[in-house]
Amino acid sequence: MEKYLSQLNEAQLEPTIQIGGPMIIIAGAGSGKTRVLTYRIAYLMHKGIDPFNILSLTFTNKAAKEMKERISTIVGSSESKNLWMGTFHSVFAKILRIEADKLGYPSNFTIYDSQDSGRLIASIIKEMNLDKDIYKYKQVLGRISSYKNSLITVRAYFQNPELKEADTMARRPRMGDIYKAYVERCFKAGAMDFDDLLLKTNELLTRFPEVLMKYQNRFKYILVDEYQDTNHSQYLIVRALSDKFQNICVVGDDAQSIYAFRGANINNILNFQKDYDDVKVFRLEQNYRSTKNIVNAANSIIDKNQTKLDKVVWTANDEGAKIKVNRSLTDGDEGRFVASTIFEEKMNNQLHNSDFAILYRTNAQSRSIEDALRKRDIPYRIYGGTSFYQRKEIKDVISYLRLIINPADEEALKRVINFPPRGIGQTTVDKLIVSANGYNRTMFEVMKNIDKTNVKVNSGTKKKLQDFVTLIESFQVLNQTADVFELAEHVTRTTGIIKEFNKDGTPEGVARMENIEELINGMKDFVEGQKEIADTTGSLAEFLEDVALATDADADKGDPDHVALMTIHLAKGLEFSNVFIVGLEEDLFPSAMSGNTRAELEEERRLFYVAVTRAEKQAYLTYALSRYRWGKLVDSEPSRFISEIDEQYLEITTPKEELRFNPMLSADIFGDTPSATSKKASPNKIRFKPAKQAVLKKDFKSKKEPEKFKVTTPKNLKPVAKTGGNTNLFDNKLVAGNKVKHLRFGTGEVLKIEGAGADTKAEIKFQHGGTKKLLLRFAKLEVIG
Ligand SMILES: Nc1ncnc2c1ncn2[C@@H]1O[C@H](COP(=O)(O)OP(=O)(O)OP(=O)(O)O)[C@@H](O)[C@H]1O
Ligand SMILES: [Mg+2]
Repeated sequence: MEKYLSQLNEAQLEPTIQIGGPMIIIAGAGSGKTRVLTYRIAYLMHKGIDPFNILSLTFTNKAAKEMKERISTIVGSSESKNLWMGTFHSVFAKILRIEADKLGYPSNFTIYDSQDSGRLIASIIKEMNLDKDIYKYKQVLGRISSYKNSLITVRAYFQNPELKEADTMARRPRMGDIYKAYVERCFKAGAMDFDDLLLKTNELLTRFPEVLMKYQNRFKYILVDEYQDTNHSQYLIVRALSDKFQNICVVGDDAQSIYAFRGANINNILNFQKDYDDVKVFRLEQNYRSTKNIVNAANSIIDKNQTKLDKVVWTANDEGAKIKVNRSLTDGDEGRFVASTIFEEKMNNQLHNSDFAILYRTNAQSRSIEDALRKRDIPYRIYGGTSFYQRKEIKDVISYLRLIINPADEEALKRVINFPPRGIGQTTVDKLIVSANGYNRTMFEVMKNIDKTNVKVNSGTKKKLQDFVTLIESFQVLNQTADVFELAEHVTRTTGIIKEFNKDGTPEGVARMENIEELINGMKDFVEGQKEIADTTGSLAEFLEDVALATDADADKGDPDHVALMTIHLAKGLEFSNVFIVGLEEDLFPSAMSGNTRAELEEERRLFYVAVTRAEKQAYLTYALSRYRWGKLVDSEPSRFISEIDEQYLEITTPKEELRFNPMLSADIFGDTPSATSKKASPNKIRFKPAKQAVLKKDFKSKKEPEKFKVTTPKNLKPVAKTGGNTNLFDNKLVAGNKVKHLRFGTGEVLKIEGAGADTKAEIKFQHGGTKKLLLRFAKLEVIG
């Protein structure tokens, strides 16, 4: 037996060496699914299967790269270069370039990122004279994206009156027209957006049977990681390509399906056995990643979900440390706790920065963490967020490069036609757009043939337009001989971009210059790297493709010893020794957006499961009692997810009763009665103070007085709340006799005020809920009289 196979356990070995036929591996986090895929590819190659015939689809390009590297250490790099590996988008972009002419596209089509798509849609909304407050371009884009992912083309849209009706009900009767204009404009610009890469692949495979056959024969073996997060469009592609040989191996974990909001369909994994004949199902149960504590805690989380496949996950690893739960007063304190813990852990246990990851629900949460890390001089990197390639100066440079390859690219053209400023105003640009639409030509063509068109501009402007055309054409000539690095250097110099950012000498200008420098250095690396891993030349076209499809988790530059910051969504599939999961607060995680259905709450819970299972040795859960959100300090409740974890796996440094999740206090999301809820959700499992349990149970029965259900948070711990634009109660402006409104207790009258400063308390008689003494610093009070 090959030596590398001994690095698998028996359950893993079986699917690894199962060569033909459809198979699915459903298994929990950290059980070696990705490892099996990797080793399986190596094994197939050892068995003489040509790497040209193997297609492997991963969640990020980084994952594909790591797999490829691992495989090349087993089978040798010259062979592994020929594997087709990458994300759905990157693999099918390649195929679309080869087959572009069939769909009427040039093979050098541009890939519009969501910023380009958004700008184009905003422009169309404006050109159509629609109200931009009703037709919000982001929402319109989201809608178009969901049509595309459900394979609803423009024609299908207009054939289906229900769609039009739905959009009319949503006060956007012109949706279909925008969709149509958007598709036409992309087509004319030789551009595909992200969703097109899947939609057009589907179109290619359905409309051209000979093309389908070609790729069916080519990809005799197909492997898909993270199959639980495929959307309908991706599902159909995999289905079509694997139909002939049915050598398809998918791996996934239904408990980690977290992309429903982007159209991922968990049924793809649940129905796999129905889609193919004689499907072999494999399960892996042993987790190699995490300690017993983490594995068990994670199991206790996912246990709360009703919709799930039954799975066992256990580990032979050490018991490990308990999960630490930490409460902070503010998000700033939370950041400081994280930073100082990292600092101390590094000192005490000789750890590296790269042993730590900080995961959050939303990108906006990174700010307070970053501040704290900077103060401690802890190097960190943010994955995702505004990615490097989305920065203004980088997009400007890239737009020039895109124009060289595809002068029809309207969004790139609009971006740089007057940047750096060359005296071509918006009015001129608008005239070019109108004319281009009228002639059904590209803006570049109109500029090039300006004398033959109806565009009325003065001779000075005309010259400027012609100079711009000449500039781009001169770059095109250079592109025939120079590599991407040389070309970019030339472009940034001759266009004056460098000078433009340099001229004000502001720190911001300098930072932009440095970014451009980093971009150009990155090109040098790209040219070298491309030769090593992929046997290609590192042309401009290849570079642009890489940039367009860089997924947020791919960025991996600079000093590798850094703390990683990212959203939980991005962390899927990754692992870190120590993981902080921050912002565990109601309405943040679970997100406020998930409050409507059980399905949405269950998706949040899966997300929490993903987060916890990233940790190998130590997990931290942190929450703050108040947090700046949308520029306002709002108070927050600990997330129900904390109290859902079995207490024996936690080390809580917090007043435990604070952690109880009381569904009566949150919106009753399922319309369940309290007693019904208590059967399955947390109230019944209030574990932290058994003594109080009896009381609580009783309270839950008395539905009529929900106020009493409040498990009062220790008063001195409730956060500062400034609800309702309240006057600052620290100033003690409240006096006896004031009428106040409390978010939970309703209206009441202040009986007396005692104490001073931060310790000021008010005794308030509430209409319902009796008399209470509240620390003003933390009470949610609004003065109403
Ligand atoms: N048989 C094994 N022996 C030793 N280590 C293993 C074994 N199987 C897997 N591992 C290690 O366990 C960790 C988790 O494996 P892997 O990432 O493949 O799991 P996964 O099921 O893909 O997890 P996820 O669901 O999070 O994507 C990795 O570090 C991997 O190298
Ligand atoms: Mg994996």
